[in-house]
Amino acid sequence: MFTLGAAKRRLFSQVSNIAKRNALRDDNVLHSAKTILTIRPDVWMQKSWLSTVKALSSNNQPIKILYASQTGTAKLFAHLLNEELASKYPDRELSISEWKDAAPEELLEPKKALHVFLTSVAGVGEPPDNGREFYNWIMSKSDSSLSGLEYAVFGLGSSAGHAAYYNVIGKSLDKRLEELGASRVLEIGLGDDGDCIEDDFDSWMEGFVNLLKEKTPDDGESRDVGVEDVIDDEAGKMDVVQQREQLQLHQIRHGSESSEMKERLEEAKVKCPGVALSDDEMRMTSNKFPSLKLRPRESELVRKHLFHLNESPDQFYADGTVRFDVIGNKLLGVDAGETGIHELKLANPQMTYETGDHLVVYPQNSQCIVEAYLDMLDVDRHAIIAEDGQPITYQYPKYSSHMLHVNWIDCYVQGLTVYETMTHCVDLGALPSPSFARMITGRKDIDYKAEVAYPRRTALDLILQYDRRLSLEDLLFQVAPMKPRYYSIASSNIKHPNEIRLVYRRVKYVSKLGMLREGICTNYLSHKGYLGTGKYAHIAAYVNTNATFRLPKSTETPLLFIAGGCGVAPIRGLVEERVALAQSGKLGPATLYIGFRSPDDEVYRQRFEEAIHVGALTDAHMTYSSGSSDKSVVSDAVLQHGDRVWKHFEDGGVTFLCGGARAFGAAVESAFLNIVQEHGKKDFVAAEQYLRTMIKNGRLMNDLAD
Ligand SMILES: Cc1cc2nc3c(=O)[nH]c(=O)nc-3n(C[C@H](O)[C@H](O)[C@H](O)COP(=O)(O)O)c2cc1C
Repeated sequence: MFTLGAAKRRLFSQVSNIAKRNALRDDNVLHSAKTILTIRPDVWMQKSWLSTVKALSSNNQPIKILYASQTGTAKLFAHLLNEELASKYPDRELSISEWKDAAPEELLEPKKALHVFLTSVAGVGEPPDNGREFYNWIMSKSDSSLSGLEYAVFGLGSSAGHAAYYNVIGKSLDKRLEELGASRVLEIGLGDDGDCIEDDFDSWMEGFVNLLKEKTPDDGESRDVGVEDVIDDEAGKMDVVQQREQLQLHQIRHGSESSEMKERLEEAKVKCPGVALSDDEMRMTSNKFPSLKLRPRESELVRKHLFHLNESPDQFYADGTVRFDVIGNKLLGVDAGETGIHELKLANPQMTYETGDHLVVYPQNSQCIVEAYLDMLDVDRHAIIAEDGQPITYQYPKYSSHMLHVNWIDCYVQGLTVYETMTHCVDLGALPSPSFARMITGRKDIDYKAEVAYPRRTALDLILQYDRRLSLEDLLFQVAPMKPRYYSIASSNIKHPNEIRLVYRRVKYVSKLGMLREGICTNYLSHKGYLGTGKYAHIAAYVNTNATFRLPKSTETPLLFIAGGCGVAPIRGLVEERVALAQSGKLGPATLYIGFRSPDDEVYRQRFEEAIHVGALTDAHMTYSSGSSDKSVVSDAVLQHGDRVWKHFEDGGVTFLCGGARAFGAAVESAFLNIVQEHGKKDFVAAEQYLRTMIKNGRLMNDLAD
């Protein structure tokens, strides 16, 4: 992604900024430029650069990056875009905000700004919570008052998990803005979290950056005078990453007039005490990020537990996050083994929820992964990332002094130790972004999907494979921030008003590279046991309202529950609610189809039998995908009972579909399509429309996970 044009623009923007800041006349601009270009006398000696300074000063259309994000991906991408633009177009006025940061009309001011929208989809085709107000406002607007406003949209969604609502928010926003008279400057980008969303974003961002390049006046004359031409000549056949790092070294080595430059080189040499600093090692310290200010340690004790909730910086946790006591955690199923289905019991007397809601859990990286990263960082794990960093230009880190500076966006909380930050704030199990992978490997030609995404290589894998070292800054700012994880609540608030049950399967497998992999959150939860009388382990989590996933108001409406694997969780909650309701009134029919891997894995059979006994369920069909003589899967069972399912649809019944989206959800949806075609005598398009209408009317509800 890096082009050396950025270096030129950085240099010239310094000139124009100085001029603008000081309201200088042209001859003063000339003087300032001369001063700055002294560090590159070879450039200064070249011809007419003043016109470029002027041209760059005159094109300063502000860029507003506006994001709406439920679990942090759109936010991360927004910040990555901001950084990329800041480094490539330092003369541009850039801002970044959430859609909820201002009144909707204000978000679109000033009109002359280029507005870049990033939004994910949450719920069932819903905007993220922090984007709802703006989204509803713009969708209900009906004039053409946005004429002249330039915009671009990047949408985030998941085709695997939510095919029917894939990226609907980004797509409809993009269309709406055009209808309101705004001008699209770039085709909408669609990030697919079901495939390789980092790659999608990287390509779109590259397109956006190139577009700006075209929009920035850069006449033939100005092309003659940049740093890039000089560096291009020198860099010759080097690849882009090498060229970029060479540029840093180049700047240091040519700074013979500047004592500051010399000092930086010396600082770089003490970066890793006792280790001779080679060019290769220096290459691993990008100058993309501001350096962190570290305060000396306060205690010998590494704080390994929840740093929440009374003393930790608020901004880390979403509103409504509470500390839950873990009052139980057990493996269900007789011989299911460590990756079998577990049930977690949580309690908090202040918390409220409704049956069908989600619990959003803040996980922690496992200690051994944190240790592995710390081992190659040469940084004091007890040092505290300070609160009061001031923006400064980049310096090579001086880890030994603990006096580094920070100028960072709100992704990382400050006031935590390095160890805590590594444990709570960065997702050490996440794939490195394409640009980070390129930086670590030093290869711009890396085939991201084949070499990183599909074999699931982490940043640590690449660092070890390429024998690299990283700075703390590169690690914290390039690795994705830790995302809280969504779990369907598996209990009824009528039965357990202050308690929540979660059902999870521990993710643990061997990758294609032969490496043991563990899901961060399920692994974290599996270690949370009941500690003994009165002593509880804790987790931090909040309840996320899932208003479109509820039992119908009338208890007599016929119900069809279809669940596979961990889809048993929300179904368990709904059935528990029906059992509670059975005591106070007449219930309509309710059929359950549920699939497990094997009879060993089967959980809640007794619970469902009791539900049948009290009239909360009419009948229950269990299927197994392996380990049984009857290897039928849920979708086959549904298809076999197509006539009954069709009758249920036509009788106005409500259907709940819960489980894995890719295989299970897709197979059942296809079974539904077949049933509607066969029993409803409809063609494929009409059958699809029939199901869409059911979804729209709240008669087919999904809780499918990616
Ligand atoms: C509860 C939930 C509901 C979702 N619903 C949709 C959906 O309806 N359509 C879609 O395309 N993606 C859907 N997604 C996928 C997200 O939009 C996708 O993972 C995105 O990258 C998340 O970005 P964020 O972290 O910025 O919110 C859903 C994800 C979750 C967790």
